[in-house]
Amino acid sequence: MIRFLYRHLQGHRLLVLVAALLSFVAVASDVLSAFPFKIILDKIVNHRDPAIPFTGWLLSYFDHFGARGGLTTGEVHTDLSVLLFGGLMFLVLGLIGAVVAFVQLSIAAVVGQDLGARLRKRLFAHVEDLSLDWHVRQQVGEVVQRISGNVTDIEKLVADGLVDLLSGILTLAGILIVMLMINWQFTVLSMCIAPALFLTVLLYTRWVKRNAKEAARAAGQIARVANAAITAIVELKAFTLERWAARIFGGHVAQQRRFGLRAGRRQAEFNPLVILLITVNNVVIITLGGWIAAGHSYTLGFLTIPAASLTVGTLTVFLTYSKLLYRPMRDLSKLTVLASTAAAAAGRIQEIFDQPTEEPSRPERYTGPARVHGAIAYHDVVFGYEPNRPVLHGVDLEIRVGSSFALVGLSGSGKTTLTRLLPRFYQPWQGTVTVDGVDVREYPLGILRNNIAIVPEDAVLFEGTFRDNIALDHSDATDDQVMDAARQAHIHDTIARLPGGYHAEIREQGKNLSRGQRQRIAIARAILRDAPILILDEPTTNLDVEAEAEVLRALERLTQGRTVIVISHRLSTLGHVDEIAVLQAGRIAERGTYRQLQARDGPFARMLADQESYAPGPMSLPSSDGTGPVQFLRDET
Ligand SMILES: Nc1ncnc2c1ncn2[C@@H]1O[C@H](COP(=O)(O)OP(=O)(O)OP(=O)(O)O)[C@@H](O)[C@H]1O
Repeated sequence: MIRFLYRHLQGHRLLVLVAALLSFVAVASDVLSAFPFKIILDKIVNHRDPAIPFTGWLLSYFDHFGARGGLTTGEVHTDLSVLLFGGLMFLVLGLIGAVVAFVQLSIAAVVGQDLGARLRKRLFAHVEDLSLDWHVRQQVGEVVQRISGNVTDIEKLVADGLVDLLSGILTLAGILIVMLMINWQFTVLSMCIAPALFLTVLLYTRWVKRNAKEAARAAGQIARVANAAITAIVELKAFTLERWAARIFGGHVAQQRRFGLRAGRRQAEFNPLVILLITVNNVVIITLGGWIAAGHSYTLGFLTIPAASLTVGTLTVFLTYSKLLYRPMRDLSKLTVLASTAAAAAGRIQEIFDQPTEEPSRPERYTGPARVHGAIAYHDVVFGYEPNRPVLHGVDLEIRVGSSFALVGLSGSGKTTLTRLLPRFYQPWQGTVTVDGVDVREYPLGILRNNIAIVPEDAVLFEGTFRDNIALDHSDATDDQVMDAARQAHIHDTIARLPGGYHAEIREQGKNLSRGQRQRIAIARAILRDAPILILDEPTTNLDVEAEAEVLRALERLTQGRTVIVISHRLSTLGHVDEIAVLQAGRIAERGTYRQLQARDGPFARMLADQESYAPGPMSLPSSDGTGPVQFLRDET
């Protein structure tokens, strides 16, 4: 934990040191603030002048304001002088305490916030750089929790905890030292409640914290169940599951109430218990101290407190310290919880930092062009997601520059997996994937991925405007370029009709748009990106006939002049694709043109026959110009 903080506090270490040093000043002013009472009482009751080094000149100065009549022998300074001196001392100590607290808290806030911001940014950037392989093995909520919640835990320790920890320890030590210096025997007696107080604080803080944590967890469950139920309200109503959902919800509510009550009860017990313990201590100090101050001695076992070894003024110091004891103990106990939470959080964050990022690219060795032509080849590619379970078993493929290539096959045969190797989302166990004859591992990741545009099965839109969603990383694209891309993707009219047009905000990741509209926005993106290689991963699946026709029309423009790999289950839309490969259980079973495969009595012909036997008629979507069925790629000849 300390190493973790030290590493990430780089640039702020000096500030932390200053805050730590200031703790000494703050604690000293806190501990000394009990002395003005003592000085005043000792003067009034015992007619004793204060014996504080280097302050005689000030007392002498204040003597001008008081009458000297009634002073006993040995008294040099007037009552008023000592009163003024005590008041001034109190004021100065208070001022020092206030200024130091301000500086310390400001430093703690700055350091805490900067550390939190720095950790979040580093963690987020690191998470983005981690491989897809790592991401698919994580639960999204878990990762988000580390970036937000766990960083906050560390931020809290630094902002609230570190100053308190140091001040707490120093205050306890300071109180003890001063008390021992005044009267060690009486110190032993008046500190007798310290262990009980510490134990009470420790135990109760833990109990309250544990129950509050359980209550918070139950509150999380309540939110989760409510969210799931309200999201699926149509299904709940359709299956008359409202009572069932209400029962589950009620269970979590009862759980939260139970833990909330327990935390509340512990809290209710805690404060009075602390007050009681401190009161007992004060009773000991007042009665026993008064007895001694009145000129009696007291013996308890080996401990003898000499008569008159305490003054009334000294008693007030002990009483003040008795009250002061509680705060550092509470802080220390709070800190044990804060520190253990932060240590666990640091461990979880470090786990992510320890994950290696996607294999660093080798830009220094790459001297090729930033834009590739788009010739793709797979040579004897073997790959799987889990050890000893290959998904692809030695795939060989060659796709010419500017040609279109369709991958078909049963679900789970490895089509998507094959395309994922091209942008190096994953790396093959064996064999190579090349673009323009160069192994994809030789390209810097940025260059490789900039040359590939992907239109997935279900386009993801981001928070932002339509314009932002089409332009994405081309933020310098002009309005005309964005609109032109949208026109070619057949989505311009839809956007233009919206209030706000291209500057209208997309909400909830575009859930208020139809799938077909989302796909066409993704196509507009790909048009603007203008990458020489295009991967279409079932971009028309789950679309109704009309939407599919619109998306296919939008794709017509996009696919021109690029190397296209299309994955499709709708075999009848592949009539104009240059070549088709049928993938079966991670192996290429056959390849050829649509007509060749259709004529052959192979897997493709059988799949085609299957689809036609289930379809009400052959796929025949109206084309944009109304001259024939819409295909993935139109015959340009
Ligand atoms: N992230 C992953 N982790 C583990 N196994 C995976 C992962 N992704 C895919 N698989 C497995 O790899 C195999 C091939 O999956 P892939 O998605 O490539 O098939 P597909 O042919 O594209 O299927 P579909 O047509 O249904 O999309 C499947 O058995 C699948 O369960």
